[in-house]
Amino acid sequence: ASAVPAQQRGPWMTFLRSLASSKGDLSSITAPPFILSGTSLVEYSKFWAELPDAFVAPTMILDKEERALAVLKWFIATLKGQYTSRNETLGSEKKPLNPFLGEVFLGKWETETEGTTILVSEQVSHHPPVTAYAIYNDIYGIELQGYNGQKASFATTTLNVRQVGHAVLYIKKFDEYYYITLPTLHIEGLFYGAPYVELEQNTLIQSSSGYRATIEYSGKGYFSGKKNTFKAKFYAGEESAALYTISGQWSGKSTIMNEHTKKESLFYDATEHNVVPLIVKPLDQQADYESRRAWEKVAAAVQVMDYDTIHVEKSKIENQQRELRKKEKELGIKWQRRYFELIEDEGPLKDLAELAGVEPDEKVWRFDREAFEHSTDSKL
Ligand SMILES: CCC(=O)OC[C@H](C)CC[C@H]1O[C@H]2C[C@H]3[C@@H]4CC=C5C[C@@H](O)CC[C@]5(C)[C@H]4CC[C@]3(C)[C@H]2[C@@H]1C
Repeated sequence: ASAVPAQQRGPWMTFLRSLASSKGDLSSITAPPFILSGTSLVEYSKFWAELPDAFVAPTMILDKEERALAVLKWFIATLKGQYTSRNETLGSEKKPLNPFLGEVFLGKWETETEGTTILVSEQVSHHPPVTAYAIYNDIYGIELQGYNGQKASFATTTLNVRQVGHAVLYIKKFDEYYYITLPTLHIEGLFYGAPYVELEQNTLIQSSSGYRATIEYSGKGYFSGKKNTFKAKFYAGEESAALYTISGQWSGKSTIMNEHTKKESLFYDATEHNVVPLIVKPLDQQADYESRRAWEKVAAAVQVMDYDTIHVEKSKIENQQRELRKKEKELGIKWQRRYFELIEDEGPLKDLAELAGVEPDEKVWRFDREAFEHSTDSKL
């Protein structure tokens, strides 16, 4: 437990023991203060589109095979931000704040070439925690919608996290959908107090155009002994022979092999790609249910490691939420989600999931764009 501050070695060991007996709901575990982040989990939806150029690239490719490859490249490009950005900025993986029901995170990316890309993220469920999000760029006609929750289990000193939910990318110009499953991850380095994410098992990307990709993840000691390793196979329709094989590190370089010509070339280099910062309104212009405003005092206390204030301010928010739930129960009213609704999935999603050989979700969280655009929140 070398990375654990001396005076927190005791609490850290207690924490690891509590992890071992946890029931899988990460949010119910109180972690020692030094591992806390001042960022709420509802913000993590931004990692899907911090590279607006990669996000819109597929819309400009007319050949559907090339376009499907560009979607695979965008997906691979998101992984570094999704799963290693806290290590880069905070020194290790941290425990995000547990979003309250109805917590909203809004932002936009403004870039020269891509124009405006909007992010709407909402905590649509608290028990179990589920975040729904929509990211869209109307100039290029592309929209990502998805939702995710986590199921955790603890084995020796590794925390295993299975993600529940999926993402769907829609490209308007071609009326084309991509169904994307979410990677399974585990947290290593916990014992040393320097946790980091490693991906495992696989992701499936199924396009309505028939193309599909399977990405298999592995960490140190598997394919190449390097961390963050993956091997992707890209297929046309029912074909069993891959057209391309892409392999390497999702946090570094990867190459693509054309299985026909056996020619290999660079596919993507994550170290070459700088993320575009998300523009978020100043706190005084945010509604009180917006994430950074709601958690402002906690985030400030985390910044200066003021553990007492973290506890006091977090408890205020948690008690306020408990009161709300109690009142709703007494009045027999259900919490109204702002920008997402849980609907029976009848659309293309079901067919895509079946095409992908994945059990479609009974109900899916769908972005209510009307509601968002008619709200003052859309003045980003
Ligand atoms: C409660 C256990 C605890 O506090 O242990 C402390 C350690 C920091 C390890 C547990 C936390 O590790 C964090 C990593 C988080 C995931 C990172 C990236 C993503 C991708 C994003 O698209 C969706 C959310 C997801 C899966 C995060 C979910 C929450 C994770 C596992 C945090 C753990 C509580």
